[in-house]
Amino acid sequence: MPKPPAASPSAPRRQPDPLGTATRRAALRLLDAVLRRGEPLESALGHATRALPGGPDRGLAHAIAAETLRRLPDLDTLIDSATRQRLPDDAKARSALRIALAQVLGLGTPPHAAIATVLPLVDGGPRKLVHGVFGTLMRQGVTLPEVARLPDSAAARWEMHWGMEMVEAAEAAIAAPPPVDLSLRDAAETAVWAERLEGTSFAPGHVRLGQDHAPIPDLPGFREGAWWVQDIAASLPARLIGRGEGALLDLCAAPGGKTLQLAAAGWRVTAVDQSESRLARLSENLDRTGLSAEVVRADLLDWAPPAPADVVLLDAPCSATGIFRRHPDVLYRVRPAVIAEMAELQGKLLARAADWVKPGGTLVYATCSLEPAEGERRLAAFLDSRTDFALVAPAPDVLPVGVAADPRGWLRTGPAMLADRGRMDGFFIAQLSRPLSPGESAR
Ligand SMILES: C[S@@+](CC[C@H](N)C(=O)[O-])C[C@H]1O[C@@H](n2cnc3c(N)ncnc32)[C@H](O)[C@@H]1O
Repeated sequence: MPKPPAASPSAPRRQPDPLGTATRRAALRLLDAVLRRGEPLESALGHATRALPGGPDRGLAHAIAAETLRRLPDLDTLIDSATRQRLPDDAKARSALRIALAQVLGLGTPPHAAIATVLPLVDGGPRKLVHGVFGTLMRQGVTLPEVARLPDSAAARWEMHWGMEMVEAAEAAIAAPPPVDLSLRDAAETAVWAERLEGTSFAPGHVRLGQDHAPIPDLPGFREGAWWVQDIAASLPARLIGRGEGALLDLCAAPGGKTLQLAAAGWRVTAVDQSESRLARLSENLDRTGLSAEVVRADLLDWAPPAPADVVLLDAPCSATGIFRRHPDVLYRVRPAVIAEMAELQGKLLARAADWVKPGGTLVYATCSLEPAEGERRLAAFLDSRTDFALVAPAPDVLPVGVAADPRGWLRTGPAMLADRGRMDGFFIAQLSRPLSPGESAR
């Protein structure tokens, strides 16, 4: 049997990768999943970070990938300013530089730590180039612009739908980490919690935390379930519904922010969703807050309730472009085909949900999308097909200060709202009544 060649004493021994390299490798995998395969960042997490030992490393890989996506066009401008020949968009050297720069310029990682943990990702490849470009930019003392750039496709689409003002608001919104909003179990205690949590309130039952708050589980009130995290825009569908004691179907309910609000407002809630993992979070949220709801796991395309309800809320699955500040991957992976596919699903779900509203009852349709196809146009198509429903404009006193309904009767929120107080997510919300026809009774 031939002997294996003896190791040459002069051959360089491979140094072990610096601590933290595996986390950067996972961040690179996450970027690749979003940019090349069009996967949602959250769904890619499990697979991309499975080799990491624990929560903090996974959290860091997620934070690096999210920060890179948040500022991608600006990071690319910096990289292009320091390379003689433009690196292809999918070059590994570009990805490694994006990750290194996002850490230094966005997350405050020391430059030596950022580059040392990123260079092994291009071992056997353009290591020198990555090192050189990074060094040049660090010597120049580059920073990220105060107003971020959006990727061209999202900017062009939103300019076409909403105008340049909205694009500028979105650019300002994504430049800063979004604030954290809380919804309170007991709206009567708003002032107490705003003071204890050192936050500000824009509406009863709402507190916006300041920038430098402690980790969420360490804040007063978390353990005893006095509040849950929910952007103020996401709290609006339940605010429109208000208090009540009847039967309410919360469709597409998980992880349950709206279920909690509605249960706290007195409704007998049945929360339906098809996702087991998201329903597990909903049940945990109910346990933590001591609120109750019937939880049903089902595909709404083939499930039906045993009886119609007084109120039906459909918080439909959507492109999620309205929550681009928290999920910047949507800016890259949501294309017209995705929007069209979601709009078709929303049409089917809405048609079914409408049939489950009692005569005299209420239907609320919501999406966290900034695409008219999933909001205004979906509503118009519904009203064309269902003349037994009528749009009900929100009463101004249920809306937070600074949030106004569209004069046509629906609610359209976005990054331009609350501009001087941290802004808000993009939602479309329509409240519809199903009036009683002559001879029909509400029971
Ligand atoms: C916008 S999220 C809901 C957020 C939730 N209402 C809240 O406030 O926390 C949309 C939900 O729709 C669910 N979903 C999507 N398609 C569904 C279907 N065919 N049947 C049931 N649930 C579905 C998803 O699992 C997801 O949890």
